[in-house]
Amino acid sequence: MASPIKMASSSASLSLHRRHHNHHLPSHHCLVSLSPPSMDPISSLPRLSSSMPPRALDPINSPSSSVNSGTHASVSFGSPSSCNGSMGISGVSKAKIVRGDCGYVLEDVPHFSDYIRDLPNYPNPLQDNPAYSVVKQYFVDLDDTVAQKVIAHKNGPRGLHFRRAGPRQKVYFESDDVHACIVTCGGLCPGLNTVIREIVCGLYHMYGVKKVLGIEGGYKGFYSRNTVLLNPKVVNDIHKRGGTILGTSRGGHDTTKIVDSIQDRGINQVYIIGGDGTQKGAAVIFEEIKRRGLKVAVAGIPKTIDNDIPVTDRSFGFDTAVEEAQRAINAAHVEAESVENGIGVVKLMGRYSGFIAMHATLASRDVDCCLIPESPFYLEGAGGLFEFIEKRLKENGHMVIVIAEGAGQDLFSESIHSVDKDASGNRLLQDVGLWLSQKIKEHFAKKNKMDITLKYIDPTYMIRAVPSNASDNVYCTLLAQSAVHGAMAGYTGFTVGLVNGRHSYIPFYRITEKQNKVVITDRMWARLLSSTNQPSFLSPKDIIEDKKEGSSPALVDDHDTVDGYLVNKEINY
Ligand SMILES: Nc1ncnc2c1ncn2[C@@H]1O[C@H](COP(=O)(O)OP(=O)(O)OP(=O)(O)O)[C@@H](O)[C@H]1O
Ligand SMILES: O=P(O)(O)OC[C@H]1O[C@](O)(CO)[C@@H](O)[C@@H]1O
Ligand SMILES: [Mg+2]
Repeated sequence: MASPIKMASSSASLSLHRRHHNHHLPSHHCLVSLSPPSMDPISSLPRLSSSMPPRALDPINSPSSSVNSGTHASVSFGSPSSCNGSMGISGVSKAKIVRGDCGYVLEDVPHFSDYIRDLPNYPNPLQDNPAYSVVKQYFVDLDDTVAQKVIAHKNGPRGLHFRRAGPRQKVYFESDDVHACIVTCGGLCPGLNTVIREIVCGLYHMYGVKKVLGIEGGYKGFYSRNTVLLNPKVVNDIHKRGGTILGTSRGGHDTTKIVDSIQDRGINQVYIIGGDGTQKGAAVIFEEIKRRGLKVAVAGIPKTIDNDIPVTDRSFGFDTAVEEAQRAINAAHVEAESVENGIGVVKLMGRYSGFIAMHATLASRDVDCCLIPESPFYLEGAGGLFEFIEKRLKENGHMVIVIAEGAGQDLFSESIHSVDKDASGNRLLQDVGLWLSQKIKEHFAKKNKMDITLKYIDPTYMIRAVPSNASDNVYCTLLAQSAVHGAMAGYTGFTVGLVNGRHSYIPFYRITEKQNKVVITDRMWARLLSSTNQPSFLSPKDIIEDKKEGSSPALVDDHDTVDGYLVNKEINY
């Protein structure tokens, strides 16, 4: 493979160019087009001066305005509690809400035309591309939106929607003017290289963009590392490798330095691949870019093997991780069934959510008990884990337990509770798999009831350091292409994601406001319980009381309210 070409960064020489790139406009030009004139959609921006009357929204320059045009649509910039900077951002944009008939709500994503006036647009070069020109209705209609909830009731409101992803007839960049960059942040995930590859190839082959820069080593790489020139040759076979060719890191998000670097280098499209923390970082970068009035598109591609990104159907890499986990579970099963009273314990990733453990368990059918962060469990006494182990060993002579890394953290005594954090501020967890294995051994030794043989398998990093499987590769390709289409069309401050099987542009706040969790009163967990036949560790009384108090988000359905009606934010299967 051709080796990447390194380009040393020089802040001194670069800073001379600042403000001459990016179509940077003087501040009095960086005003918002408003409709009606009295609205102030983006609170952090100055109001229009009296000498500059507000421009009416026009369907080309302001694609968002066209939604439901002709019906009773209204565009407003609401202020859902969710967007008020759980991330501590000052001057955060308000949500861009479009309302239509019968309870239709669109949570739109920002567009350059929201804060830069009179931007020229161009015909999409894809219309001359032989691969696409034959496709009927290849371009996405500006009115296309994707429903968040597909289960509908006869008299229910139409509900919440997101803008449909895909190529638009008009783009806001000329190919030669695009200078894109890609960065990967946070932990590893299968498919990172595929997303990088497909952004590069998408920009090159679909839009004729030739300048794509790789930022090395995560966010801090913007201001402290070299960059890598990326082209289709350099990225040709990277999807066959695990990890990220760009490297990654935690911590080091210095917004000012990052945006200075973007501005200094003349970058006008920023593709940011990473988990919830990364997307919060991307949201802050977008805010700063908008504050400076730069024509720089910020597109997020959410990544996490934990699958805890809300709204979206699943995150890339999850499928691969679940598949890879089967190897560890198989090994645990083989070990356990080869001896008398054999127990195999497998720890899988999942800091706050048990999706990997739940799906790996359901896929395997060799697992007797699955323990996840959302479902509290206890060891001793009637209905406890030890009692269940004893029963299963008597029945089957062996058993397999899968435990997610975030499960049972409440069971550690205060003295061994870790207060350590990683560079991004994520709490470092105790090794619950090791702890549980020790407790099981102690229990059976103490009671002298049974001679057990326990094998503990910890494939933690093995399930995320592998290359992505075929299905994740396809998914990564579509996510990358959606991001490229969105940025070229002038959208910014968005993440891409699959919503009910349709690729969509989702505002950052929607996916960073909370993490998705397994809802243990939902059908999927019930399916698991009926598959493993394990105890739920909860009494019906617990569930009723918890629902009353609303104390455990994992016990109640994950609903949000828009206009007084509930919007389901749970993963739909
Ligand atoms: N609230 C925030 N505001 C700005 N930047 C943030 C924020 N949270 C995290 N970041 C930055 O995002 C990057 C990645 O964050 P983090 O280490 O939490 O990983 P992540 O993206 O959540 O991925 P993973 O799923 O692997 O944890 C880091 O460089 C971190 O500094
Ligand atoms: O050891 P690292 O690299 O900090 O990453 C571990 C974390 O990454 C995750 O996989 C999230 O992506 C968590 O499940 C896990 O706790
Ligand atoms: Mg995270």
